[in-house]
Amino acid sequence: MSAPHPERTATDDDVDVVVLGGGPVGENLAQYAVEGGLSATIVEGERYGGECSYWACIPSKALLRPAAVATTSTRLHGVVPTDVDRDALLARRDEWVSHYDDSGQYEWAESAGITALRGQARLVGEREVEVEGEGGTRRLRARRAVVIATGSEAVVPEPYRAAHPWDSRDATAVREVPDRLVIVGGGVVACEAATWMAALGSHVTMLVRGPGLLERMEPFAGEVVADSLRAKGVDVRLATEAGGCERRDGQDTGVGRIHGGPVTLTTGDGSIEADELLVATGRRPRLGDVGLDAVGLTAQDVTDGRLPQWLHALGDAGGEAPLTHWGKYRARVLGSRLTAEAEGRPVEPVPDDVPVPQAVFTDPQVGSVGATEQEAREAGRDVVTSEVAFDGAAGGALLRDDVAGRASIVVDRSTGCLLGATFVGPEAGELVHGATIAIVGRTPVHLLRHAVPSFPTASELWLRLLEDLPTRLRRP
Ligand SMILES: Cc1cc2nc3c(=O)[nH]c(=O)nc-3n(C[C@H](O)[C@H](O)[C@H](O)COP(=O)(O)OP(=O)(O)OC[C@H]3O[C@@H](n4cnc5c(N)ncnc54)[C@H](O)[C@@H]3O)c2cc1C
Ligand SMILES: NC(=O)c1ccc[n+]([C@@H]2O[C@H](COP(=O)([O-])OP(=O)(O)OC[C@H]3O[C@@H](n4cnc5c(N)ncnc54)[C@H](O)[C@@H]3O)[C@@H](O)[C@H]2O)c1
Repeated sequence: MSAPHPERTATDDDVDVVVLGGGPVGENLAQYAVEGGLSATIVEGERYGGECSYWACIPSKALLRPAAVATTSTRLHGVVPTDVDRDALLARRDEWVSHYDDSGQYEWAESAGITALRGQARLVGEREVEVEGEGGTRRLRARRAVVIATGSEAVVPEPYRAAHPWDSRDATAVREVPDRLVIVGGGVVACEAATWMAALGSHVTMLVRGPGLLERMEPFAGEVVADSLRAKGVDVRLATEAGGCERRDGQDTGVGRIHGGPVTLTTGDGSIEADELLVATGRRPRLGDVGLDAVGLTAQDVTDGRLPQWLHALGDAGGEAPLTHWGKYRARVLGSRLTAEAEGRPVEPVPDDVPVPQAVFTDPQVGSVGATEQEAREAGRDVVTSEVAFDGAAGGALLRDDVAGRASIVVDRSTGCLLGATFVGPEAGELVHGATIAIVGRTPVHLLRHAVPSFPTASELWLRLLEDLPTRLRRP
């Protein structure tokens, strides 16, 4: 028998899988492990459900949906135009975040057979995790795997830090609506937050350093969203950076509250004063306090995937696409692998090049999957593209009287298979899954022509897209 570890005490726990972080990804991984017959413990330092449930996906979409319905009501003959009710909208958000009470999610984890602990977790050695919780310090030992699923944190660049600006937590948890709001950034958080803050009554100015919004998507996506934000009164300033940022009495007054006196930002065109500043300039994996150094690793090792066989990093912490559904997919794959290994079964193969889908809940929505035309060309693919107006199908045009938007597909010329697709228009997020299935199934476009969309749905855009391709590709 081997000698006991000198630092281990009577409170030690041995478990198959230890998960750091009880966000959607950590919860999913633990659920798959337990369903596969393994024991799993999650350690969560704040709230079960993670950023997604309380400060990101759920509150943002709870705020955006009524705003989208209200806008649609003003652009659809036959209904009485309506507007959002600010207090009712914030109350809806509060309901969707369960008033920031995670007991439902905690109870779900326990009912799923997961051991749910509360506390800060950090690696202290190979397979060893220390938990600082209410009951003191506890040490867990993982027989099979330790999984880091600690999420990500907002990056606030230096010039803005001293001003105590809002980050995405403040924007999703908004309690005091600033009359004048400046948003720095032109990515997904900036575009979605501009949409709901304008709906709540803020006068929004966006300072976007690049030439367009949503820079990782097809350029027409950012163009349509910029036009629509401008039509809502948002001042979208492209190719504009703030050189200076001053604020009187900037302080932490609480999440979602206005953090002090007016903020003044200096740009090449002069200065702008606002009542609040939202910095939405990206996120980085939250790895600072997980004890990587205790096992001789750095954050860069995590990003590069240089981890020992017993250690995994998933979700936003792993550095892949920071999207809930993507992290959960990776969790399902890893959960299946861990259980197969435990049972001595072959590990199920995972297809190469699984494409990442994304829905952006602006007005109109953007749905995309796989490669943009530029990404495909940069990867050396010979591609052919097809692009049509969203109202090119009666089902798309019927959704709203002022339908703006487009749809495009990127097709590999040699195989005839889809590499990517983008839809911008009302409810466009719902159109993406067909493209995802076509890419994963490697279905050539000549076969897609036999997938018949119903009339009159927006899915008939597929007919227009396929008809617009060269005839040669449309034949078997
Ligand atoms: C405003 C906003 C809107 C978004 N909207 C969408 C959307 O509509 N769709 C979408 O797919 N994605 C969206 N995202 C991205 C999405 O929120 C993340 O991809 C998702 O939350 C990642 O899940 P996760 O489990 O990896 O991390 P998280 O949800 O961040 O959970 C990580 C958990 O780990 C805990 N933790 C951290 N360190 C420790 C530690 N040392 N010990 C114990 N616990 C720890 C944290 O408290 C947290 O609960 C949005 C992001 C933002 C900012
Ligand atoms: N609906 C959704 O799926 C959804 C919604 C919100 C967030 N998210 C996820 O959250 C992640 C983070 O979103 P985000 O919008 O914060 O990041 P992002 O990377 O999408 O966009 C960051 C923006 O800030 C700009 N920027 C970066 N550094 C800057 C600087 N120093 N000064 C000025 N501008 C600067 C970039 O040019 C870009 O416009 C996204 O990648 C996305 O995956 C998803």
